[in-house]
Amino acid sequence: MALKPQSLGLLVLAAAVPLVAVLPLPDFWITQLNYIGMYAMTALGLVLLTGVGGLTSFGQAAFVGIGAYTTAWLTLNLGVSPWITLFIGMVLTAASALVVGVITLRMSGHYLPLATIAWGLSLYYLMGNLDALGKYDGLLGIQSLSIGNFDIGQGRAFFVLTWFILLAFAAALLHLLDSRAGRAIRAIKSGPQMAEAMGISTFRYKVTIFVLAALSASVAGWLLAHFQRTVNPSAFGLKMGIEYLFMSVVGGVNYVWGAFVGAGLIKLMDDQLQVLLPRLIGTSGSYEVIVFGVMLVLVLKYLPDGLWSMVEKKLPRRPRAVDWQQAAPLPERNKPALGELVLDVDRIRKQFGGLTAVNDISFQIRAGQIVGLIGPNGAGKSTTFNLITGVLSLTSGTVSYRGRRVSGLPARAIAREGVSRTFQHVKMIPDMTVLENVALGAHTRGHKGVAAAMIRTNSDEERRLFREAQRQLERIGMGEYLHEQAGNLAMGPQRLMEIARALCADPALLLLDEPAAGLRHKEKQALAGVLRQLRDEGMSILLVEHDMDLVMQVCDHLVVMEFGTLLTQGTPEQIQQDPKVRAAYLGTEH
Ligand SMILES: Nc1ncnc2c1ncn2[C@@H]1O[C@H](COP(=O)(O)OP(=O)(O)OP(=O)(O)O)[C@@H](O)[C@H]1O
Repeated sequence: MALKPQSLGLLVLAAAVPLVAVLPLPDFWITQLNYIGMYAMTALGLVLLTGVGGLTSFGQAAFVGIGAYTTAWLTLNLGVSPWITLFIGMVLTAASALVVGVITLRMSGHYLPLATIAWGLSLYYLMGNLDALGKYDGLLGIQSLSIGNFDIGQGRAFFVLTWFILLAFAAALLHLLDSRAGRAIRAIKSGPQMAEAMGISTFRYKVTIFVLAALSASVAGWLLAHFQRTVNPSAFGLKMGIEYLFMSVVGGVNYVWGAFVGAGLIKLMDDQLQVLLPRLIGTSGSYEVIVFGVMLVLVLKYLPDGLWSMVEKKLPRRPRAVDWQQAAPLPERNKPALGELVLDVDRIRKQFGGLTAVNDISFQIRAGQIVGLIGPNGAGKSTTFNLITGVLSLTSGTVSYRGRRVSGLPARAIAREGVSRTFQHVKMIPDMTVLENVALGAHTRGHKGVAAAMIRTNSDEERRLFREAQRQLERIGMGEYLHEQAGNLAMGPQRLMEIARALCADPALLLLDEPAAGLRHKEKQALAGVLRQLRDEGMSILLVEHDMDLVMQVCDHLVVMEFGTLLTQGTPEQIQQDPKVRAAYLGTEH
C-alpha cells in the first residue's frame, strides 16, 4: 500500500534523526535542534487545539511549566526517578487542564483566549511566589536524564530522545486526525450545530483536545527541565505562551508540519536576530520582538494559513486507498413497521420575546410517509424544524419520537435516537473529502475514541465506517464523488452529500431543510427519485421546501403554516384546492 506523503515525511525524519546524531555537526546546532524539538512538541498541541479545533489558547506555556516544575520538585526533594515524574507531571497536567477546560471551554468568541491568558498569568505568579518552588529564582541543580549509567540528558542522546518522542506524537496526531474521533474534532471548528446533529458531544471533544494539547506541553516541560537542569517562571509566562502560538501560526496552525516549521524558524531567527540586530542598530535590546511582531502581521495578511500552506498546495493529493470492500456492515437499528407512528408533534409553541414564531402546531409522521412543511417566508418552518431536532427549546408543547418524549433532550441525544437532518445552508468540512464528510454521519455507529485512533487500533472500525459512507453515497447516486474535496462541489452535489451523511446515521426519521434550494431541474428530478426510493424503503421524511413542484410530486401529506400558526393540513390534492392556501400562499407565489 502506498504511504501518504505525511507518513512518508515522518518516516524520512525518523531515519534522519540517528543520522544527524552521528554527523559531525557542531554542538551548537544539536542544542538548537533540541530546543526546536521541545518547542515543536508544544506547538503540535496547538495545531490540534487551535488549528484543527478552532480554540485559541495563550496559556500553553503554563502547562509546560506544570510538567517542568513537577519533575524538578519531585526529583530534587523526594529523589523520585524522572521516568516516574514524567507520568506524575502528565497526571497533574491532565487534571488541571480538565478543571480549566471544563470551566472555560463553554465560553465562545474572545472569552476563551482571554480565559487562557488569565490562567497563564495566574500560574506564572503562583510559580513565582511559592517558596517551595524557589520563587522567581526557580529550582536549580535538576539531574540530567539517564538510563542506568548512560547520560542521555544532553547533546546527541537527548536529541534522539526528544525527536523520537516528537515524531511519535506527530504520528499519533496524524492518525487521530484521520479517524472517527478526528473527524468529530474537525467538525467543532465550524460551530456546534452540525456536529451535535451528528450525535457528537462537541464539549467532550473540546475538553479532550484541550487536555491532549496540555499533555504535549507537559512532556516538553519535563524534557526542558532535565535539559536545562534548572527551571524558573520566565520560561512559562504569558510571553512564552504567545510565542508558542506565534510559532504555530507562522508555521501553519492547520498542519502538523506547520509546528515543525514554526518552531524551527522562530528558534533560529530568535538566536540570529539577538546577535545581528544589536550590531546593526548599535545598541542592545529585545529588538527581535519588534521583528517578530512585524513578521506576524505580514504572515497573517499575506499567508494566513502559515508557511506550510505553500508546501501543502504543492503536495500530491492521492485518493484514499479503498480497502473497505470486505469490511463487515455496521449494525442497524430496528426500524418502525410501515404505518407506525414515528413523530408526534403536539401543540408546540416557540416565543422569541413578544413574537410567537410557532403557535401551537400539531402534526404526525408515520413510517414510510413523506410529510411536507410549507408556508411563505417567515411562517415558522425552520423554527418548527429546530424545535423537533432539539436545536431550540420549546416554550410549550411536546415532541414524541417513536412513542418517547424527546422534547427537552439536547440535539445530539435526539440524533442518537435516530432523527437525522440536513441544513438550509449546507454545513460541511470543506477540506475533507466527500467520503470523509459522509462518514461523519455514522459517528454514533462507531465507538473507537481518541486513544484508539492515536495508537491505531481503530482500522477495522474505520473500514466499516467508510464502507457505510460509500454505500450511502452510491444509494443516492453520488458514487463517483467519493474522493472529491467537499468544498469543491457545486451546490446540488453538496446538498445530496448532506442527505448521504444524514442517511449514514441509519435514521428512522429524516428531516430535510430545503434540499432543493440551488438545484437545477435535472438535479431536482434526481432528488425526487431518491426521496421516493427512501420512502419505499420505509423511511419517514419531513420536508421543508419552497419548490412546490417537488413538494406536490413527492409528499403524501402537507402541513401548511402561516405567521407561525397551522393554516391547514391534508393531501397535496386537498391543499392545492384549498382556497385559504391559495390566498395565503400558492396564490401569491404562483
Ligand atoms: N432566533 C430568533 N430570534 C428571534 N426571532 C426569530 C428567531 N428565529 C426566527 N425568528 C422569527 O420567527 C419567525 C419565523 O422564522 P422561520 O425562520 O422559522 O421562518 P421560515 O418559515 O423558516 O422562513 P424561511 O422560509 O424564510 O426560511 C420570523 O418572523 C423570524 O424573524
